[in-house]
Amino acid sequence: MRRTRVGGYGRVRKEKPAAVAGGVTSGEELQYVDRTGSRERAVRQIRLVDMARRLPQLVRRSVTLAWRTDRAAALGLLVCQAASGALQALGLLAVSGTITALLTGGDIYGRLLGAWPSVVLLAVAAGVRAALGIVVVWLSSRLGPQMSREAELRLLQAVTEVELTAYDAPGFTHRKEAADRGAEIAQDLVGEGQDLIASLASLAAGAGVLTTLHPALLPLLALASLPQAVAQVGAARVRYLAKLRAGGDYRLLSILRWHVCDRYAADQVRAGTMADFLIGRYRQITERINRADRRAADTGARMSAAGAVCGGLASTAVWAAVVWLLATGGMTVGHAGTAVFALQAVGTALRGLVAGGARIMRTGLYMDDWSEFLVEAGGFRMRRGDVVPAAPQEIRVQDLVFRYEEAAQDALRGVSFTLRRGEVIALVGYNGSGKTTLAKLLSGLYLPTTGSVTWDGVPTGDLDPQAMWAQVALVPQDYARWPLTARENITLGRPTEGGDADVRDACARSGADEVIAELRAGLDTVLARDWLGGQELSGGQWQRIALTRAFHRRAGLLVLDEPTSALDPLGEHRIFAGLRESAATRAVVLITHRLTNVAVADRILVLDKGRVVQHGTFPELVAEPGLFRDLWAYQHTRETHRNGAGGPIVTEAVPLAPAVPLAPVDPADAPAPADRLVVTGTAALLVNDRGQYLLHLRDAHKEIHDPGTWSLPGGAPEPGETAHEAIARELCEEAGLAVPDLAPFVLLRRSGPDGVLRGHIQVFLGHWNGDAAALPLTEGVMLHWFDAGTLPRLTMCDWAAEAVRRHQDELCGAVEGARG
Ligand SMILES: Nc1ncnc2c1ncn2[C@@H]1O[C@H](COP(=O)(O)OP(=O)(O)OP(=O)(O)O)[C@@H](O)[C@H]1O
Repeated sequence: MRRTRVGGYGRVRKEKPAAVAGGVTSGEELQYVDRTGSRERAVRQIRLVDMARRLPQLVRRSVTLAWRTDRAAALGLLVCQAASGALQALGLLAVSGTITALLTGGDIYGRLLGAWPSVVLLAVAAGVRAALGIVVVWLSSRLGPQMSREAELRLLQAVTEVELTAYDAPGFTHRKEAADRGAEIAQDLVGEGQDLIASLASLAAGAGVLTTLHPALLPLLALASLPQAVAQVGAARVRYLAKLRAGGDYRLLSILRWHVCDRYAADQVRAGTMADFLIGRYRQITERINRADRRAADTGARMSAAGAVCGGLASTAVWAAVVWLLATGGMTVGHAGTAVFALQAVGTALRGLVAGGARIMRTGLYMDDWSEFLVEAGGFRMRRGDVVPAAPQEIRVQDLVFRYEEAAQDALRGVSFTLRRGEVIALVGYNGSGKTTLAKLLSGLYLPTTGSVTWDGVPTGDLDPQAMWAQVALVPQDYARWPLTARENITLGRPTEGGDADVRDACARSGADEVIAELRAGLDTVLARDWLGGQELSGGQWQRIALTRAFHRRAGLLVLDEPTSALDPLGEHRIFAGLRESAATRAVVLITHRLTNVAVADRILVLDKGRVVQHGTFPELVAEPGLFRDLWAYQHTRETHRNGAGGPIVTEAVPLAPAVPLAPVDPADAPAPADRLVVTGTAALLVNDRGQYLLHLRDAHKEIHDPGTWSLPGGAPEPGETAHEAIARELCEEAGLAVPDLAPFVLLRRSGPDGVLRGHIQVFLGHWNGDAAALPLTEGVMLHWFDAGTLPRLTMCDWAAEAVRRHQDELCGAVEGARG
């Protein structure tokens, strides 16, 4: 039978197809795998002898935790218990005195007279014990829950101190959950400890009285209680083991419950008609648990019954001994009467001791899980250095190898490169090629298996982790949606000196300012569901908040893992347009599958199966045969691929005739006849005195629209308008740009790799010296002037690059001849 691991928590076990709801069959069954060995340990530990040995330790632990949580309550409880025990002993002695006085010689008046001090003592002891009982309940109900909360807090602290790799390790989650259970039931220790102390006090009192009556009675009684003790411990052990075994199934149930009930999957459960199927799975697991519970209950009951029968027989023997002593004159009638009470008290105390012992033992096993977790943090406590880094000038990766826990192969192999402050580096590659893993190693979230990642020469493992992460601004693929206010969601509990001004500045850079503006209480709004008293955001709005966090943080390393996956084209444009500005004071790592966006990077590393297979600038990689060009071609020739012809679109520039009529043709009609002018887009290229460019696009058919970069579709032409007139009007109306010298410039003929004509883009050229950055952002306007020198970095369409290149060539006079 072959076994395959699934996720971090379960396995798929290959089994005979099992019937599930709706007549569907499945050949695999989810099974939780416990690799911690806690079951075996438990089996070894819950025995009577171990229990007796461990009881003092457990009581001590209970007292210590109580002491740490609430000293006054703990002290009060101890005093009350001690007083209660003493009073119980006193009460028993008073009973003994009363019975002896009543049964021994004299007239009834004399006997009553002799008995009254004991009766008064008995009444006072009982009354004070009852009062103490009330105080004990009050203090216990105050202390117990506090102890659990304290245990939980210590557990939370420990969890934040584990290495991130712990979450990939089988067994860690199990240990954490066992510890969680330990923290939860820590409060039981109070009640159980109380019961144990009370039983011990009763036992001591009764034993004292019994020993004075006859020395043989106490050992006899202890012997008689032994079978029940063994049975009780056995039953507790069976129940604990059953719970432990079912622990994995309970976890599976909670995972399934979450999938069935949580809002995130509610639409898919319905649209996918999955309800019956999922509930069928749930039923399968509950049946497994029920079977195990029934087995445990049956075994426990059998053990208890056997214990009760043996205990009954042994008690009969004890009573027979009392009768025999009475009959043979070994004991007076008065003593025999006292013995009846004492025997009952001691018997109850012994049974209480064993039952309480078994309970505290079981709780102790859970608490062991908790305290072991605290000591070892599930085996993954961070043990790093204490060097406090500044914002890194240079991050160097040398022969880096990284393998996930228990993975069959390395996620990264032989990776070496250097990232410097002020640089943007992009990681590109297929899914699973190692990009995210590499980013986590650069940020010190993971440590190398072999090789090194150093920040200014210091290995990440030698850096103080908290100080290092204070220098990391991370936007992961799945960012957290904290149920906190918008402000806290951005500052993450670390406001800067600039306060809200810094928050608003970061919002403006990410586009979250628009999100905040629509919130009912601005930055003070809680971002959570309605029922949590908050206001919910859309996926893209949340992503803007996640980006704002990174921009707000004064960190030396900015890691953006698919940062704009949920953003609209305008939002995406803003992020990438501002990225270089962010990089001025930081090192930036960008991961994205949208290759148009990686042109903004200084260098691109192309990963494949954990190795860097190519690196270079965007133009270098587009020009060189290899994985990057393949990926680029896939992304940019989807249309052509659909038509069965792969390869990039080829753009050629020819001078544009002055009065080309605007004759847009639906690209769906393409390929067009070679003799027909298929105009799929119009653009205005503006140049200023510093030789910088600004683009305005019209693109009714989205043929030249480049989502995610900086072009947007333009409007429809007015009837009878020429292309020239239409774009001049739009420049004026939409962007407020009056460009009197706007003139036809080039016609870009675009054809597929098969040579088939796909359309033309007409580009008009004009001069304008205003401040484009101050313009209102309108659809179709590129706000930033860009230098021809930075062209390769811009995430522009190939046609736009071609138009600028053409203008550059013209300036140099390189195309003089061709124009002639
Ligand atoms: N927590 C994990 N435990 C074990 N293996 C993992 C874990 N996370 C990732 N891997 C494996 O490591 C390899 C690299 O994964 P990584 O997430 O770095 O890829 P990626 O390039 O970022 O992928 P994507 O483009 O899909 O985000 C993959 O083979 C993946 O299966």
